[in-house]
Formats: sequence, C-alpha cells, structure tokens
Amino acid sequence: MRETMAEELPEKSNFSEWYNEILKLTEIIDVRYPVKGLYTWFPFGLKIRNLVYDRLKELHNERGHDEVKFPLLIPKKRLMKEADHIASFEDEVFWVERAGKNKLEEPLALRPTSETAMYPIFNKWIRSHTDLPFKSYQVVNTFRYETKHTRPLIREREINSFKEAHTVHEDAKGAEKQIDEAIEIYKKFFDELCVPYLITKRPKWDKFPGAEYTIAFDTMMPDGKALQIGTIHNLGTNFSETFNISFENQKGKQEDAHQCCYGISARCIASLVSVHGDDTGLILPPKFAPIQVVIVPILFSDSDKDKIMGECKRIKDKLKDKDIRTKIDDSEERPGEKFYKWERKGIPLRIEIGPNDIKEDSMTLVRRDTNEKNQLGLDASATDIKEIFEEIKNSLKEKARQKMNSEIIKPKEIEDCKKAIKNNKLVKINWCGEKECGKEIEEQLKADILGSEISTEPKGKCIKCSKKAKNSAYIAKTY
Ligand SMILES: Nc1ncnc2c1ncn2[C@@H]1O[C@H](COS(=O)(=O)NC(=O)[C@@H](N)CS)[C@@H](O)[C@H]1O
Repeated sequence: MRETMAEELPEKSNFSEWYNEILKLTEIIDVRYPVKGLYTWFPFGLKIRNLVYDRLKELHNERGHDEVKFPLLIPKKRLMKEADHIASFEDEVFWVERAGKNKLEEPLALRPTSETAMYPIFNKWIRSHTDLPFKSYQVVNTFRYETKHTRPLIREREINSFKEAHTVHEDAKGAEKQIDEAIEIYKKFFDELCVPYLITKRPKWDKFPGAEYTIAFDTMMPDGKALQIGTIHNLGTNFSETFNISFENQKGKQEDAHQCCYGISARCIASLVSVHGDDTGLILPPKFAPIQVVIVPILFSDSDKDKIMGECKRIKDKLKDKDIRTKIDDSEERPGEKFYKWERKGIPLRIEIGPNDIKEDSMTLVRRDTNEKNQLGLDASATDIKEIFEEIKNSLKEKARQKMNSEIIKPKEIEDCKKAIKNNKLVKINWCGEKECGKEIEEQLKADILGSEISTEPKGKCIKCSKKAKNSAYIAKTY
C-alpha cells in the first residue's frame, strides 16, 4: 500500500477529483472491487469508521436503545406488503432467485432497509403497553440498486455502514417525543464530528416512503451541493397496521402502535473527510483519529540518538497511559517526509523532539488544523494534550459552521436565486409550502427544496406566488 502516499493530491477546489484521490491516498476506501457501487475499507479507513460508529452506537445505548441483528434476506411477499414503501423501493431491490442448482420458490430480497424484515418479528415481541417504548438499532449492510452516479461512502449499492434505528410507541405523543430524541442524538453526533448541518422537514413529495413525515440533516459539501447525512422518519401507524404491531393498552384495549425509524450511513464519514480536509490531506477531529499524536524524533547524529529516543518513549508511554492514541515514527525516512505523511493522514497533533528540545527541556507541538507551532515542557501532561484536542475540536467546528453560514444567500427574487444556485450557494427563501409552487421553484432553479426549517417562524410572502409564506425553506443542488 506504500505507493499511494507518493502521488499528488489535486487541490480541494477541484472537489470531485480531490475526494476520489484523498480516499485512495490516505487509505480510507479502495474502489477497485469489481462490482459497481461496492467498496473496500482499507485498515486505516476502517479504524476511523469504527471510532465513529462506536460513538454512534454509544449515543443510542445511552438513550435506552438495544442493539439487534436481523437477517439480510427478505421474502418477496413481506417486502411488497406496505404499498408506498415498495412503490418507492421496487426499482432498487437486489433479488436472490436461486440457491445452488435450485430455483427458490419465493425470491428473496437483499434488504434495502429493514422495516419489512423487522416488523413481522416486532409483531411477536410487542404484546402490551408494558413492552413500550421499544427502541432498537442495528448497524448492517443494506443494498440499493442506485442508478444515479455511484460514489464511495456517498452513493453505494452496498450501503456498508447503515445504522438504522427502529422504535415502537404507545401513541402519537410517544412517537413525537422519540423524533425529538433522535434529533438530539444526531445533533450531538454531528457536533462531535464538527460537521455543520441544516435540520429541515422534507417536502411531502420527498419524504421516506410509508412515513408521515421526514426530518433530514443536510450538510454543505465543498462543491456547494447538499449531502443528506441523516434522516428521521415518523411512520405513524402505517407499518403497524400493515404488520399488525398492536398492543394491549392501559385500559386493556388492542391498539396499533406508533413507530419511528432513523438512519445514518457512511455519508457521515464522507462529510468528515470533505468538510475538514484541505489541499494537504485529511484533518481529523482528535476524537476520531486512529492516531491522535505522532512523535517524530529529529536525529542529526548518533550522539543524541539514545537520549532523544528515550524521551520519545517516555512521552509516548505517558500519553498512552491516559488513553491517547500515540505513535513514534522511528522509520528511516527524513523528518520532512514524516511530517508530510502524517499531515496527509490528518493526524491532529505532531510532537517533534530534537537535540535543541532536549537542551531546552522542551518539545515542539504542531497542530494539523492550523499548522501552528508551540513549545511545551518535556514534563507536559496528558491533560495538557487533551486541552489542545479540545481547542482543535472547537476550532474545526466553528470554522466549518462559519463556512456553511457564509454560503447561505437570501435572495428576494427568483432570478437572484438562480444566480446563487449557479454559484453553488445555499439559498434560503420564504415559501407558501404548496407542492405545485415548490415544484415550479425546483424546476426553475434546477435544484431541490431541502425542506422547511422546523424552528423559525417565517415572515413575508412566498418568493414565487406571493401568497403568505408558511415556512422558510432551503434550496440547494444535492447529491
Ligand atoms: N445509496 C446510498 N449510499 C450511501 N448512503 C445512503 C444511500 N441511500 C441512503 N443513504 C443514507 O442513508 C440514510 C437513511 O436512508 S433513508 O432511506 O433515508 N431512511 C431509511 O432507510 C429508514 N429505514 C431509516 S433507517 C439517508 O439519510 C442517507 O444519508
């Protein structure tokens, strides 16, 4: 895998090329698997992915979700049961029709998402209101025969890191409360990734098939296109009626359950790479960096070697004792090559120790995100390092949020919206909320209404039809 480091990384302004190259050069995803839309994790990329998904699971566990594991194959009859759901997924399903020499009497679908795999079993698990609220999630691979341009982490045919949560509640109020909790989980998760987001309610024509409504998290990618990085769906009783998920309520009466489901895929990794990276390479928030500190000994002559290596080892052991993922790069390469290598991999903090540092009883620290150099005493503690991690995290988060906010334009006229979208900006308008008006706006701007902001009360008139605005809506080109 060594040859990948030498090649040139395009400038980030050429985002599409930069994105493809950075995944290869920093050894995150190998795209050479011979099936379109299926990709391989390199070891380094998988370490980042596992740190991120361990945290995503923890955020669910802390809020009473149990991890489950359902089969991959779904019998055709079950998949077809919920009309809206299958109407939308039908063209995207991979089917298994044979096993060995035998033709299967009923074709089996590779799960595109797991509602129809899970809910017939939830029907057996949920009997009484004492079983509710039931909150579960799984992290699995799902399969969708995407016909649009496939891209690693962004649009896969095997969605290899699909976290899907599925919850069951006594009533609509319970489901609404769960939607709020899911929004909390996603805000916390993306805040820790330092990835900024918009939270909007998708227009009715763009909600999850079978759902009452969809709340979406979108971030802005460097090319000015919005990437949907998470979705939260209120399913009402649409699936519980179809799959008979009912329970005996507190008055002893049978009732259909209310449900939610919410998903995140490896697009969260795509946003982590894309939002923070620069022309040099990745920039990883310390919490999700497989190596958080790389120590580079600066050796000029053999005389200092033992002393310097001794100090490097002592510092490494001290940091590792406090769970800081630390590595000494004692390879044969020149220091400059080492700096370049670890900067490209996005390692948040580099410690350099050379003869001068030893003489002055200090060490040189270099932050990957700002390139700023600092001196710390050789007696610096793990706490000092963790404080710098906190600074890096806050700085990355603030910079990314400001960048996204700077892209938001609020034109007064449709014509100005067109120009803004052409300049890859994120447009915010007043909208009446009507479908035909919305569709005309999308047509005219050649962009998508991401949805209406849940919080703000809009003022003024719809930009298109001048009727009273019902909500403020964001519009952008999308992946
Ligand atoms: N082909 C794909 N490749 C990568 N990520 C995808 C792909 N399709 C969807 N996603 C991501 O997966 C998330 C959840 O997908 S979804 O269709 O919106 N929702 C569901 O499937 C629901 N069952 C909740 S888990 C989306 O928000 C999007 O970020």
